[in-house]
This record gives sequence, C-alpha cells and structure tokens, in this order.
Amino acid sequence: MPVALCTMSHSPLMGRNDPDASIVAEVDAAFADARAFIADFAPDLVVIFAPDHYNGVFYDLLPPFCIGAAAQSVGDYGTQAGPLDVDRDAAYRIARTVLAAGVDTAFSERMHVDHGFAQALELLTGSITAVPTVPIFINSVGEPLCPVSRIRLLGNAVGQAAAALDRRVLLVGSGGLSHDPPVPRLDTAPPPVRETLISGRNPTPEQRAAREQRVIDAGRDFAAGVATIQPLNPGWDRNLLTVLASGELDEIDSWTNDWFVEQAGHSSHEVRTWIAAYAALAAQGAYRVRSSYYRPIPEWIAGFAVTTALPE
Ligand SMILES: O=C(O)CCC(=O)/C=C/C=C(\O)C(=O)O
Ligand SMILES: [Fe+2]
Repeated sequence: MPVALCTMSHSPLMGRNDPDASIVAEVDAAFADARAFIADFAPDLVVIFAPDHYNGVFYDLLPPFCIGAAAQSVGDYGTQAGPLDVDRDAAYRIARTVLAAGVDTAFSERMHVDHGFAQALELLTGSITAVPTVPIFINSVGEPLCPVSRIRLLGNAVGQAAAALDRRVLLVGSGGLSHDPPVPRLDTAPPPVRETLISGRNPTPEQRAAREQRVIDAGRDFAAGVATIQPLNPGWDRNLLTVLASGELDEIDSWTNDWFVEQAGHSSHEVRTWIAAYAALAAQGAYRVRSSYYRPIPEWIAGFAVTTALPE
C-alpha cells in the first residue's frame, strides 16, 4: 500500500526563542515543502513515532515503546491539548504485527502525549485531529534505554503492518538530532524533581510554566554561549542523515547508547523516532530521500532537520 515518510526535529523553543528571521524563514520553507509533499500524498493514516518528556510517560511504568489506541495531548508549550483522532482498529492491527514479530511493545487505551507528538502533527498536517493517527511512543529520555537495534526491528514490524493496511500511510518521526536540552534525569535529579519523573502527571499550571521557563532560559543561555549543556554536533547529524538516506540501516545497530550521548547529547536518543520511521519505510523496499533540510539552531537547542522520502 502507498507509504511516504516525513521526519522532523521538534523543539519547544520554536516561537519562544527564535533565531534570526532569515533562519526562521528557511525552516518555515522546509515545513511548507513538507506540507505540500504530504498534501500531494494525501495520507488517510499517520503513523507517528515520537518521544515523551515526562508529560505522559513516567518511571511508575516506563516501557521502551507504547502503541496508542486512544491518546490525548497534554498541551505543553502551547501545543493543542485534547484527544488525537486515533484509528483504534489500525493501532490494534499494528500492535498485533509488532508483537508477532517478537517486539514486546506496550499498548495503551489512554495514552498521554506531549509536544513530541502534537508539534509534529500540527506542523505537518495542521492539527492533532486532521488525519486519523496511530501514535507510537518510543522512550528516548528515561534511562535505561533498549539497544537501538530494537528500534529498527520495531520500525520494520510497523512497516510490515502498514503494508497490510489498505491505506495511504504517512510515517512520521519526531525528534531532534544532536541536542542536550535540560531534561531532568532520575539519577541526578533532586528528590522533589525525582518524584515528578516517577509520577508527575497533571502538574499545576504554575509547575508547568516553571518547567517551560527553565527550558526557554536554557535556550537563551545556549545561544549566548553561556550554557553548560553539551554543544550540537553538526558532523554527527550530517552522518546520521547520510546513513538514513543510504538505506543501510543495519549500520545503526552497532551504535551504542553511550556513543549517542558522548557524540550528540542525551536527547539525541530522540533520533530513535527517525530510525523507526525509516525502518518502517524500508520494510516496503528501496526508498529515495526526496528532500533534506538541516541546520544546527542553538536558539532551539537543536540539530534541526526535516526530511521527506518515498519508496523507489
Ligand atoms: O522540564 C522538563 O521536565 C522537560 C523539559 C522538556 O520538555 C524539554 C524538551 C525539549 C525537547 O523536546 C527537545 O529539545 O527535543
Ligand atoms: Fe524532544
């Protein structure tokens, strides 16, 4: 069945701590191109891989993956709040195929998602309900993480499931390339923050505003060159884009989780969502990258990229 792919970095700092207007215009043009590509493809199902940033998934029960049969967006960083238009039947069909392939995904009838999903759906399709969706959470933040080889297997199984649906499926991956924004970590967080990582659902508006302001401040400091967070790594980012475009995805299996962090920062694990989306596309045979935009954008704490691809 027809498939197409669009992968994109997300950043909660878009619109909150923008780079020079010429760079914003360049990114806007990349998204306009992606939207035109998607409109031309006319998907009737979006399968989106995205991470969570301790808004929907916590250490009280932290699976490596979760497929949502129903989901709602928490509306962080000004993204749309409320239910996604989840295609429940497609979610179950995909989950059955993934489990049959030996990839032990979790499954949710009440998934909570954050800007990782909502920003991508809004930017690419116009809203969180524009096109029926199957949201697939990939843990990219809460260590310990599974080896990245499992992500390729997940993506492959999702791609096989997508092929068996009689639908026009857009595969989306949402996450930054090299970047190390201030996402708290369980082993270093002070006790009150640690508790929010374990069970922090539904923060008060004041708590949410304080969290968001901390990230915005970090973006300002990073762009000013005074933040203590890890630099972006454009060389690493470009190599990743080259590998994804080459179709030689099994090369990625040898990349260790520690190497991701050393090279590209903790949140570079978010490229798991790209790897899954490309592996899903590869499940249907050879593919061709149709467009690839990249720029390191310190104001957004992001190696920022947008790609589109189609089967050959
Ligand atoms: O404050 C927190 O708990 C989480 C911070 C946060 O949500 C940061 C998000 C950053 C990205 O999504 C990103 O750069 O990819
Ligand atoms: Fe993120």
